[in-house]
Amino acid sequence: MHDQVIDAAGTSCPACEPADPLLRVPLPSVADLGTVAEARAAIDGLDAALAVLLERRAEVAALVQRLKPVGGFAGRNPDRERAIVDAMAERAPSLGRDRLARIMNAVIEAGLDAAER
Ligand SMILES: O=C(O)C(=O)C[C@]1(C(=O)O)C=C[C@@H](O)C=C1
Repeated sequence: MHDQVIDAAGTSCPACEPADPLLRVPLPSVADLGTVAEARAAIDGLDAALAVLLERRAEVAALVQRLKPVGGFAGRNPDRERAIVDAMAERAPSLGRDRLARIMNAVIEAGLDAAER
């Protein structure tokens, strides 16, 4: 297991202060995983981080819905969604653009749905 700093190059976050909490995730090295139990433990750690990221993403996406002239499902923006998938595809080459598009469609729709409740 080793830590890897993810450099969100090309993104900027004016609302992120140096003192803000950082999500630090031990990124498992697949070569170091030899058993199902070890691999499942690694998946559990990654899923825990994913859940935190998905929760915060949904909160920020809900804010966007309140700020946009037309929010919610009615205000979906395919160009923006394509740009999101394109940027992510560069970081996840083994998943590829089409799979990522399906994943992000589900993430975005879940966020819009949660924002309406
Ligand atoms: O960026 C926006 O306009 C949003 O509403 C946020 C968001 C997202 O969850 O990333 C949600 C719906 C849009 O279709 C595009 C992106």
